[in-house]
Amino acid sequence: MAAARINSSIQNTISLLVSSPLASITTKTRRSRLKNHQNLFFSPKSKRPMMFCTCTNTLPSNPQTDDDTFVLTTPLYYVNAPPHMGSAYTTIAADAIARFQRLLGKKVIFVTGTDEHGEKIATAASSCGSSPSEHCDLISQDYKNLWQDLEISYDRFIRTTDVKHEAIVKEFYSRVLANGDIYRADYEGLYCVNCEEYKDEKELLDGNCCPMHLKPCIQRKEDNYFFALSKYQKLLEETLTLNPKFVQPSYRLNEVQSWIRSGLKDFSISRASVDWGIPVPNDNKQTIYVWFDALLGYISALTEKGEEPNLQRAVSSGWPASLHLIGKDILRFHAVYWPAMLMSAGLGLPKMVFGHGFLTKDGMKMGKSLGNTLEPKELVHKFGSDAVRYFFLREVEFGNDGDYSEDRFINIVNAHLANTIGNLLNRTLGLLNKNCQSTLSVDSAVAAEGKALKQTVEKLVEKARTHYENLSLSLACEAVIEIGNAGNLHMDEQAPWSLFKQGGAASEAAAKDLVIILETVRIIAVALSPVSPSLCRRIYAQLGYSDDHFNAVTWSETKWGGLKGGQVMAQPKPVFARIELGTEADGGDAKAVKKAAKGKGKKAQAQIIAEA
Ligand SMILES: Nc1ncnc2c1ncn2[C@@H]1O[C@H](COP(=O)(O)OP(=O)(O)OP(=O)(O)O)[C@@H](O)[C@H]1O
Repeated sequence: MAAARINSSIQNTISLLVSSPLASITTKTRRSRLKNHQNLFFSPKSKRPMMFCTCTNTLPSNPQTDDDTFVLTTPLYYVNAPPHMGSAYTTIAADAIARFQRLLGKKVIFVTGTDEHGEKIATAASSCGSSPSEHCDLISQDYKNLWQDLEISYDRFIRTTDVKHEAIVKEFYSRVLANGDIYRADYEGLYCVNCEEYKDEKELLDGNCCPMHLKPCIQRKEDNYFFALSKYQKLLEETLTLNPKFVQPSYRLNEVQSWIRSGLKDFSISRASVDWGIPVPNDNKQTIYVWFDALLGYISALTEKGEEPNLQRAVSSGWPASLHLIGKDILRFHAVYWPAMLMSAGLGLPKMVFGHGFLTKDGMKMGKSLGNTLEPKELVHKFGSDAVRYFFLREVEFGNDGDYSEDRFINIVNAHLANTIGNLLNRTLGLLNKNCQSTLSVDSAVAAEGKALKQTVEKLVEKARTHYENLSLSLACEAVIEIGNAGNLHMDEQAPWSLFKQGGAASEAAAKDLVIILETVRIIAVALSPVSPSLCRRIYAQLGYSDDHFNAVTWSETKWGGLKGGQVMAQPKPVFARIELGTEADGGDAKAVKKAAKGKGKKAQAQIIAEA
């Protein structure tokens, strides 16, 4: 049926020129003018309009997604090369958000996965002498292994080579076609294989180089199927005006609005020259463009195990997504192409697209194609996942770019995790062990009567919650560390070690101080658990709780009063080992350098250190 539509329209040959200096489209077809039925979708709870749609056949979204379910996605990573710290960064952030939402009691569906079709994959596979599918299996598994090392608690891992994904893509394509938004045309333009995208000459550097990948784009001419993106210009503009929170951070919204205002061009959604892809329904000489295919992974991932894949079922299991977390490099695909595709197919729009900044190396985006990457596996091996997760979420303001430095990494992690939190817990448990047989004398609620620390902690916990809700992950970490600072201050001001020496009432007061400080650390463990889950689990174990107890913790347990009198703490054991330069944690390199420099003159020492 789809082919019949296309063939009949091919007969109405007319030329259409799309205004681009380089890319000219000559349609062999005439699109039947599309009727502009504008259906408004309403949010089930708020009754506010959620989206526009030109498709008369709309699919109902999951009625529960507004309140109870939180669906969030990372990009589906391209398997042209193994993951690097940039891919890990988005996924760590998504994991912290997912864990926070679970603490709030939401049913979370956290989707990640791999994007496995397209020319770049076929080329990468052949350059290692393997078939595309062998290559995809290998790299996809690399991602899964890394997510395990980094304690990523994803619920769905979708591969775009999954059979269920192909079924959903074909069905979606057919819906868009049935809505009159796909036509066939010749296309000529400059193509960046690394972006898998045709480019405008004005976006390119000298020699037609892609600004992201610094490689020349290739002049290409193909007969392709096109998606009528231009038809959605007005609807997209209106949607963004009506719902400015759709694109976050807010400064990225301006960028998206200016792309749209500058005029949207239809884009080609098939490739005649690429075999490694999903065949276009009713035209197996072409495969579906990798982006058109990959974006649908967010929906096909919602198909329940063992269920017959179909769009209706997938959508009713959690669509629309609450949040697409992406890097700013792929904002246009998510904030312009994707909403238009969804409008065309009659599906709800995701509630938010958040485009974070780049981890950079020498000012350039770290990326697989440039090869200037930082190995997350090595970092986890050297410093542990708690430290890696904490550092990147704390150090890089979420939304902005950030550079990595090992010195900074060690300083931050030691100061915050080892000193402010770990040491506070260890010192307090040591005193409790020595003076109170590791047993709490009273309930923490009683111990805090008349003490300022409780209020300080309550205020800071609220702050942390608000920051998590706003996806200000760095500020959330900062608020939690402030709680630790307040606990340390209380310890130093009250000096319980000297009160214990006085005995009597002073000793009782000291025992209460220990309870207060331990309650503070307990609250830190709940509030920091989205960021550094294993560290927080170890803190809970030190406070005498079982693993099951920790697994069932919710955000409501940041409320003061959890620790009860009579509760027995574990034997004090450091929960976070300081990273020392020159220990195994930095591969012993610094130690070796120091040794070599010892006894030498200042100049010779400087030379040895510089060479190292
Ligand atoms: N340097 C980076 N900083 C932050 N996030 C990154 C970085 N590199 C990749 N990402 C994350 O991965 C997504 C892109 O995934 P992709 O698999 O295309 O990786 P890539 O390394 O950017 O690939 P390439 O270098 O080939 O363009 C980004 O949108 C972002 O979520």
